[in-house]
Amino acid sequence: MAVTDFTPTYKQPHFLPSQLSSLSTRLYTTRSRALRPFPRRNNARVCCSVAPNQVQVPVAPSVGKKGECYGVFCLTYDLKAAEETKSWKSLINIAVSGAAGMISNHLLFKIQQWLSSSQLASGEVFGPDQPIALKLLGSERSFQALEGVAMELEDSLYPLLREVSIGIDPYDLFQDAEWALLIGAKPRGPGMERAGLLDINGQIFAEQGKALNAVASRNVKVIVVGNPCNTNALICMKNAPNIPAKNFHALTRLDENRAKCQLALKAGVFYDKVSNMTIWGNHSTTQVPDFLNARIMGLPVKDVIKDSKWLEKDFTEDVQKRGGVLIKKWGRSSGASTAVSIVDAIRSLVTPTREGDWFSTGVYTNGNPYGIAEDIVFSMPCRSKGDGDYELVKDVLIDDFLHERIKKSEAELLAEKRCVAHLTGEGNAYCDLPGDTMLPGEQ
Ligand SMILES: NC(=O)c1ccc[n+]([C@@H]2O[C@H](COP(=O)([O-])OP(=O)(O)OC[C@H]3O[C@@H](n4cnc5c(N)ncnc54)[C@H](O)[C@@H]3O)[C@@H](O)[C@H]2O)c1
Repeated sequence: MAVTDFTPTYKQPHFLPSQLSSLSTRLYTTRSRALRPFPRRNNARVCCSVAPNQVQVPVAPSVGKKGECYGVFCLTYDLKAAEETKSWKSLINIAVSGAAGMISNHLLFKIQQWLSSSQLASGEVFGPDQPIALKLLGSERSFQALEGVAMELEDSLYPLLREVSIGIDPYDLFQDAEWALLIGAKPRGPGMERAGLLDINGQIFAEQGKALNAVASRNVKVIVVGNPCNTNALICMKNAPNIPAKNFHALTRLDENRAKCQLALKAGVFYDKVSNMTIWGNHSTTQVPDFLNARIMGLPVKDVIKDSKWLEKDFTEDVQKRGGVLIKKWGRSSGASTAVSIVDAIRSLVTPTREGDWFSTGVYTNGNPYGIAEDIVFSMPCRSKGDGDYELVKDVLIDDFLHERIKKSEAELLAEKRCVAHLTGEGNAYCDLPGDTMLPGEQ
């Protein structure tokens, strides 16, 4: 049958597929009151809703700003008969904020490539029958650029990407999200105090926390990237009381990757020989790259790099300030490596951590075994069974040097927390930030 025998059917906005476990002729309810068949796998064709031989040319719907499906992703797919009995996994809804920004511009394409390549390689991670929906949240100013992003996704023909919605309302875009990658934030403008940045971005994350609380999956995993990401993650979490606090992460994986690279360089080995790398604390220049517990070729770092002065000073500062140096060279901040580190962070949660190893992520401190103040989001060493959850690593060493550094980062985060009390429901804010530390990446 010729392709032109079929007319594409555009889905309504807010289409809410919940399961794709059996591709029979199931119907799904949408919030926009229509019943529609779920978009289905079809090698080349879209669903037949008009009489055969009636030729209609698909016309992309005009796109509003309320989280609507975009272009080719609005098509309703049909199955070839042979595929009707095939079993599929549930569609995964991935919400991405700041989707028209630089990091997202790398990330959105990396996620698809990662899914495709991992299925080719081993069928691991989400697997070969795992359809993906992307819900792209932008700001009013970036909406047109968001359409451009959606167009590029269309043109990339990713086989597992089944839905793309774009919009500017988190209550629409976070609907049923199982992953929320919160990247969008305002940059720190010239002359802006760190307290000002905390407030302006904190408001964004308070609103997005409320939206997640109202409409996302109850088990959504949230990775906060937008800076200051630890405190933004805390604000987001406090505004989403119905979602487990454990599900909120602040991205410190880029810092971990940077630290591994510096140790590898110094030791003269490839970076895959570096393991057990912890970044403790805040994603700021008070962060603590831990060379006490890290390993190179399975050995303690200090057995391989016998230069304590380098470890304590150069290594630590190089990692802390890597982002700023990169801006000076590149003229912009680290979009690509941040995107890679976001994929690394997701992968660490959905694949079992290698025996004896761990990864760093900023998580809620309640119940931590290291004596770190409770009720903040602090980067710590974690392991995962690959189920999206994690546990804190207990058997780590903490010496005086490490303890002192950890306390400095802790003090900074406690001060940031006081500074955003009005956004976490803890009364009046009081800002006494200990010095104006830079975020990695700021000049
Ligand atoms: N945690 C980390 O390791 C790490 C690393 C690098 C950058 N960052 C941070 O990530 C953030 C984004 O960086 P980028 O380079 O992509 O910036 P960018 O300026 O290129 O993109 C940010 C995008 O977010 C959008 N945005 C602003 N407010 C929004 C809102 N309320 N809702 C949705 N979207 C909104 C903007 O319109 C813009 O398109 C920054 O805060 C940056 O400091 C974090």
